[in-house]
Amino acid sequence: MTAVTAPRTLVIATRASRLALWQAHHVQSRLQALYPDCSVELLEMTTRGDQILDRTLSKVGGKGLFVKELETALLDGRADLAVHSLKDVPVDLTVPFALSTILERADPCDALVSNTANSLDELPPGAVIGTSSLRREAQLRARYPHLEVKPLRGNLDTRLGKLDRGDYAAIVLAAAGLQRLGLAERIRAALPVELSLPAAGQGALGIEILADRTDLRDWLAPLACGETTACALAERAVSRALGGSCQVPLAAHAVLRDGRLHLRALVAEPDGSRILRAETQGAPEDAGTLGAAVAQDLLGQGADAILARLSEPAAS
Ligand SMILES: NCc1[nH]cc(CCC(=O)O)c1CC(=O)O
Repeated sequence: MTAVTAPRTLVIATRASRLALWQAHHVQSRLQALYPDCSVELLEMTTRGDQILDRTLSKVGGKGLFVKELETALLDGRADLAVHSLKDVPVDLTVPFALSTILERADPCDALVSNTANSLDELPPGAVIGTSSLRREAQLRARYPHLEVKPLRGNLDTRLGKLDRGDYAAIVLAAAGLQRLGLAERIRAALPVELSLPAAGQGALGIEILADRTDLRDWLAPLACGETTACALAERAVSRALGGSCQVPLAAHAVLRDGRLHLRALVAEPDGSRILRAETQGAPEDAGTLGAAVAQDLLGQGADAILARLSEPAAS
């Protein structure tokens, strides 16, 4: 067996938000523990995505922006790897970039945060719920038509601030982000996947490198989680087949149970008036095929019409 020789330094590109920094530090400490003789450093970058985030979730850039600007650091050699929330990594990532490593998933669920209610069922008619995603909005509207769902933008601290100053009765966020920032005590209820099916890759971290860095692939391999990788590949295959972006009410969530991969996905009308659902199960080795099959099932039910309407320019 040939031992992997440690490089002298490894540089991790990261956004400068609290969540991104937590995630980068997490990968940094895992790498540092594996390779004590290597100096693992962070390169903090302010991305255009961050600047746009508080104003509007730009149609022009969307979430790809978070990833794109870290990629410039990979291209010009300032960084070796970039750490991302897997949920934010575009499914059409291609050469010269590669998603080399998917780490163990934390809590994949959405969570309810409120200063007045311990569950969505407690909220009175007309109560305002804040969420940043069409996926959550559509599922909430379908189950709770008497609640009012309004957009909520900004990083985690900004969103919590808007709740605390009374703009919303409750907000829905990814549990994983809150837990990573030590804010788990703010979670009033975990929303079961039957109520709010998570986004593809939610709760997992992904590492992006230049595709030709085979040296790095070997180095990063011990960080990979086989189970999460299989689940995420299936989930991302659904998004890929349906042209998923953050502007689309699309959910895909897989779990491994007794060695079988169980995959569920949905496409919804943003107003919650229609939710198309599909699920399948199979061997984890067939993750990509299972994802494609679920996407086909959704297309057969009419998902293409919903998605086509969403990609039309907005009326106003
Ligand atoms: N959309 C932004 C984003 N990207 C990743 C997370 C949370 C952490 C994760 O899903 O891994 C969040 C916040 C949220 O959706 O509430």
